[in-house]
Amino acid sequence: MRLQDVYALQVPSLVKGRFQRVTNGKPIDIYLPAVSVPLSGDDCFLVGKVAYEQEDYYHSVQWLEESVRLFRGTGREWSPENEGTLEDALDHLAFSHFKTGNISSALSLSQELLHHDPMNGRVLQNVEKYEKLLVTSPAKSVRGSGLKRPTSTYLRTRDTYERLCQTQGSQPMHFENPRLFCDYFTNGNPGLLLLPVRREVLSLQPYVVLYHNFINDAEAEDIKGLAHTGLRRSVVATGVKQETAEYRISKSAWLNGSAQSTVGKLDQKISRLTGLNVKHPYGEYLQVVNYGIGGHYEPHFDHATSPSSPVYKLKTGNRVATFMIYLSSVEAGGSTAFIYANFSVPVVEKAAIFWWNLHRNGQGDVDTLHAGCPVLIGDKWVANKWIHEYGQEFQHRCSLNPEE
Ligand SMILES: O=C(O)CCC(=O)C(=O)O
Ligand SMILES: [Fe+2]
Repeated sequence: MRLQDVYALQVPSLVKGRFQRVTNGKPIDIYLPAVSVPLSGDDCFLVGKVAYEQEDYYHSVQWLEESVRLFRGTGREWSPENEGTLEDALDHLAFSHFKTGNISSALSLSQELLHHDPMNGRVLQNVEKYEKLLVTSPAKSVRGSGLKRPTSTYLRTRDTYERLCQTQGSQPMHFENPRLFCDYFTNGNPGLLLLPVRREVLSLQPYVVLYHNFINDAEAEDIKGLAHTGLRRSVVATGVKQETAEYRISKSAWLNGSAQSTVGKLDQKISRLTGLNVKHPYGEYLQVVNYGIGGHYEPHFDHATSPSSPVYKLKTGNRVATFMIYLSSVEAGGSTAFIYANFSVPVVEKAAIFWWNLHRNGQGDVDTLHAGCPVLIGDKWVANKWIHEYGQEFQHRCSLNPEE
């Protein structure tokens, strides 16, 4: 349902195993799978029932409509793998219609259900109730403006977030901002002289850059392998505590490697490239994150926005910068979206993205609000290195100017 909403996917298309969005009245494929796997009436029933149980009738109506249509079409043969039946689907769909104000559909579906189960007292009562309602307030019997999306997951930035996710990478072009550029970058470090890094400046305010081919295949595999047994459901900071949250769905593990290990070598590479001190506790341990289908991280800041945040536990100040490595590719979805800065970065396997979270005066830069879009198809892996304020006194100049 999250994927349906964020990518504006059409349920009837999903049921056919296709990923389509309606643009100018025409369905367009946003991703072409190698094989299209259609969904069964029972598959749709299961999704619809989850929505129904959450009293989310916007989604339950759409999924149960497909379920009823498919169950009707299968000649009512029952398969032992099925959880639901045509009767179940009719029952749940009728009630969902009733709850969304579509009484006439609730009535006709209940009548269809009675046809299969004529002695069902509850449905008989409902039919009576719906008939009465239709007589007493016929105007309310059909839903006026169609189904409305629930606002329970309301985000102030939802529309921008979804637009940036849907484009799966939308960056300003050089002609839109001639100050953006690509180059071979050494950061003046002799260690990078013979093999400079391909740098792509994505944004100047906030400063966001992509370093291509930061990691090689063997290193990426090593990091994923090391993280594997330590992966647990990711948490977020809520006040002083760390808790799981619907707005961050992924698994993560912290890696603390010796200087000789791949983790240690990556630390050195990050240090050479950024010129920053990333040794613990000036840099946090490497956080490896894995997102499955539907996994996401809704708009957030990486830096602490309250003095009680667990970010300060290291006693090395706030998170001045983020260095995030894309350890895998992803088939569809999963871009990193910068909401206020209005651009998104597609997952570029082996590349790393870097940005400053704080202004030079130490205050959080609100323009860094960012998100990990839901993974539509694939398995997304990233690794985060968060760099703190302390330990950088001689590498990153402070300033009282709030503009810097
Ligand atoms: O997965 C992404 O693209 C972003 C992840 C992120 O922002 C985070 O882990 O803090
Ligand atoms: Fe983040």
